[in-house]
Amino acid sequence: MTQTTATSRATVHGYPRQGAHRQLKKATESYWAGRIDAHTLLGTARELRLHNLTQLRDAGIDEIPSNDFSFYDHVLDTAWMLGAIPERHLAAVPDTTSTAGRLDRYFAMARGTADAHPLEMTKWFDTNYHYLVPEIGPGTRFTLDPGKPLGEFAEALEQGVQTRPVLLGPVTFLLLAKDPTGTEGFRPLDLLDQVIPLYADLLRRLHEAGAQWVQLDEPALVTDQPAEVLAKVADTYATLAAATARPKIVVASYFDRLGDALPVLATSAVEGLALDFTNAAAANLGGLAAAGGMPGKRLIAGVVNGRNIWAADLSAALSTLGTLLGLAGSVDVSASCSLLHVPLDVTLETGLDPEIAGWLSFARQKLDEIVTLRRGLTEGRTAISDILHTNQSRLASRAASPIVRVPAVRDRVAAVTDADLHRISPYATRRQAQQGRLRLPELPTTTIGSFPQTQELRTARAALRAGTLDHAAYRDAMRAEIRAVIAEQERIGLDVLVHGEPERNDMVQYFGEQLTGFLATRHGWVQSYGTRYVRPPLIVGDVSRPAPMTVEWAAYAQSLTERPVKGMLTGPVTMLAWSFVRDDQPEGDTARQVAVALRDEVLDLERAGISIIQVDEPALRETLPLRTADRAAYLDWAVAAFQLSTAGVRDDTQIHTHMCYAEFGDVLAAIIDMDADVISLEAARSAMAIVADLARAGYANEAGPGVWDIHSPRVPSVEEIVGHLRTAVGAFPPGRLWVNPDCGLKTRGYPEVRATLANLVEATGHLRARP
Ligand SMILES: Nc1nc2c(c(=O)[nH]1)N[C@@H](CNc1ccc(C(=O)N[C@@H](CCC(=O)N[C@@H](CCC(=O)N[C@@H](CCC(=O)O)C(=O)O)C(=O)O)C(=O)O)cc1)CN2
Ligand code: MET
Ligand SMILES: [Zn+2]
Repeated sequence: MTQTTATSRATVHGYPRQGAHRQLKKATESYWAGRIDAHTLLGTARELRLHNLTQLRDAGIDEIPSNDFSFYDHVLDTAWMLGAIPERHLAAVPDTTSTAGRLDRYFAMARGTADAHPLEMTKWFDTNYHYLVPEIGPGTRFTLDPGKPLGEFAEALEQGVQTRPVLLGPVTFLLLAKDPTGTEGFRPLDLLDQVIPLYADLLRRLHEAGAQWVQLDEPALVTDQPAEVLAKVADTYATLAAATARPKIVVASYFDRLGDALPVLATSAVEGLALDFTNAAAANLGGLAAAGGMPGKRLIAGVVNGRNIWAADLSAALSTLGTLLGLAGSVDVSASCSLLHVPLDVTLETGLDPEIAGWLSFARQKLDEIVTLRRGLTEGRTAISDILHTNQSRLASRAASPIVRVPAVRDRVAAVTDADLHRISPYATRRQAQQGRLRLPELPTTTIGSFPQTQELRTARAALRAGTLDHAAYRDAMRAEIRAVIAEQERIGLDVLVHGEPERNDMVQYFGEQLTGFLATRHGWVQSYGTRYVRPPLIVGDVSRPAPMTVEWAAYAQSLTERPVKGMLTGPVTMLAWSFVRDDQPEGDTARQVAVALRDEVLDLERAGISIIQVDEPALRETLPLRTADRAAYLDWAVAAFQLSTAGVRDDTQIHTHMCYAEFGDVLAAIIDMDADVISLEAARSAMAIVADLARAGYANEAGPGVWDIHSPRVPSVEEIVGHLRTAVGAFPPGRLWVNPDCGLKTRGYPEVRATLANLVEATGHLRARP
C-alpha cells in the first residue's frame, strides 16, 4: 500500500469570478453601455483576479488555480482559445487588433449583434449555470490563441504564486459543441485529432512559462459514454502525456461518478485525477478500489461540497480522506467542483441568525474547511481537534433545531394520499368544462408570465428594502405596473393575460422569501449566465406557507379585465433546483413539502376566481440525474410533486406548466404524466421540433411551442412566426395548440416586446383565417 507523504495540498478547482459586490457584472454592463472603455474593464477584471489570489493565498490554499476567471463563460473562452469562432462573428467584428476589438468579438459570440445571432446558450450539466455552445462543423479549422491561460498564469506568477491553470479538456469541449451545418454523420468529436495538437502546444507553452501542473476538466465523463468515446479518452490522454515538455496533468471530473471512465483514466499516463467524493462518494470510492487504486498518482479529493452551502462534516470528510490515502500516491483536499456554484461569503450576511450562520459554508468558508482538512490529514486529528469539536457541535445544533423539523408540516405531508396526485376527471372531460368556462378562440395567444423588469421596478424594490419607500407606496407602484401591463396586453389583443410579475425579484427567490423553511440571502449571488446572477434561497427546514403569496396580485389583475388572467407560480421541482437544498433528507421529501404549500396557493387562487393557473417547471429537465440509471427515481418524485401541487383544482380550472432551457426528449413521458392541461415550451431555436416529438410520444393535452426566442433582442417578423406556426399546425392537432413566446419577457425591453407580441397576434390571425 502506498503511504502518503507530507505533500498533501489544499486546493480548489475554481473560485467565484464576480467579486463581493458583483463588480464584474457592473463593469461589464457599463462597458456594453459605452460608459467605460475596454482598458477600464480589463483593469477591474485584473483587480478581481488579484483579489481572489490574495484571498486564497491568505486562507492557506497551497495550490491556487488560474484561468478560472471569465468575462462571460469558460466554454466560450475555450472556443475562443481554439479559434472556433463562427464566420458571422468574425464578420460582425472584423478588426481585433485592439483590446476593444477582441472584447467586442468575444461579446458578439456571447450576445449577438444586429446581424449576427449569438451562440446558443444551454445548461452546464445539472446546474443553473449556462454555457455557450461552441459551433463546430466539418469545415472548422482550429488555431491556438493561448493568450488567456498564459496571461493569467504569468499575472499570478508575478505575484509570486505558482498556479495550476485550469482548462476545459478536449473531449468535453467537443462533446458540448454542436454542428451548425447539421452534416449527416458528422459529430464535433470527429475533429478530436485536430484539437489534441493544439492542447499539446498549449501545454508546452505553459511549461515554458513555468507551470508545473495543469488541470484538464472532463465533466462530460460523468455522463454515460459509449466504449468508443472512452477509447478516444484513452488515446487523447496517451497522446498528451507523451509530449516531453509539459506540466504534469490532472484530469478533473465532478458532479457525479466517473464510472467506466475511472479505470480508463486511472491506468492512463496522466499524473493525477480529481474526483467528486460528495454525492458520488460511494461510487467513486468503489470504482477506485475496483481499479486497484491509482498508485503513484495524485488524487485531488473533492470532499467539500462545491454545489451546496452546508458546513461540511469535517470528521466524516477526514475519514474519507484517510481511506483514500491507501488508494493513491498522494491525496490533496479540494471541493467537489469549482466554487463558482456557491455564494461568496457567509460573513456578508449580517442579518443572519448566528446559530444558522454556523451551519453554513459559502466559498470563502469552504477554503477554511479545505485547509483544515489538509492539516488534519497531514498532522493528524489532534492538530485540529478544537475545530472538529466546534464543527460537531454546529452539526448537532442544526440536527436538533426546531426550524429544521416541524411536526405539523410532517403530519400534513404524511396525510397525502395517492388520490391527491390526480385530477378529478381525465383531460377530455376537463377540456369540455374549461372550453365552456373560458370560451377561447382557436390558437389562443398568451405569454409566459413576466413582462420587462424595468429599472423603476428594481429601484422601487431597493427603496422598500432601504426603508425609503413604505409598503403602501410599493404596493401602489406594483399595482400601477399591473394596470399598465394589462392595458398593454388588451391593446395588443392577446387572449389570455398575465399580471407581468413586477413584484418578483426572481421567480424562486420571491416564493422563498414567503415560505417558512426557506432563508433568503442579501449578497448570496451566484452566476447564472454572463452578467446575470441569482440569489438562490436556502432550504434549511420543513416548508410551509404562512399566508397566500400571489393571490392579491392575481385577483387585482383579474379585476381589471374581462379576459382570463393566468395565476403564476413556480413549481416544486424548480423551487428545489434553484435553491440550495437541505442535505439531511431525500429531495423528494422536501419537494413534497413545497408541493403541499403550493397546492394551498393554487386552491386559494381558484377560490379567488382565477380560472387558469400556471405552475412553471423550467428546471425539471435540468436536474435530471446525469447518469441514466438514476433518472427513473428522480422523475418519480418530481412528477408526483408537480401533480400534488396542481391536482386539487376543479375540472374547469385550467392548469398550465412551462419549461425552457433544455432538451425535452428525455422527459416526454414525464410531461405526459404531469397531466397539465397546457404546457408551453421553448421551441423557437429548434424550429418547433418539440411539437412533433410530443405528438409521437402520445401527448394528448394542449401545447404552446414558443414562437419567439426571447434570449435575443431581435424582433421576429410576422412571416417568421407564421412559418413557425405552420410547422406546428402540420405536426400537432391545431385545436390543441397555443401561441406564445419561448419564455418570460423579464430580460427584454418594452420596444421589442410590443413589436413582437403585435407580430405574434397578427401571425395567429393569418393562421386562423387560412389554417
Ligand atoms: N433563479 C432563476 N434561475 C433561472 C432563471 C430565473 O429566472 N431565475 N431563468 C433562467 C435564466 N437565468 C436568469 C438568471 C438571472 C436573471 C436576472 O435577470 N438576474 C438579475 C437579478 C434579478 C434580481 O434579483 N433582481 C432584484 C434586484 C437585484 C439588485 O441588483 N439589487 C441591487 C440594488 C437594486 C437596484 O438598484 O438595481 C443590489 O442588491 O445591489 C430585484 O428585482 O429586486 C441580474 O443579474 O441583474 C435572468 C435570467 C434559468 N435560471
Ligand atoms: N413565469 C416565468 C416568467 O415568465 C417563467 C420563467 S421560466 C425561466 O418569467
Ligand atoms: Zn422559461
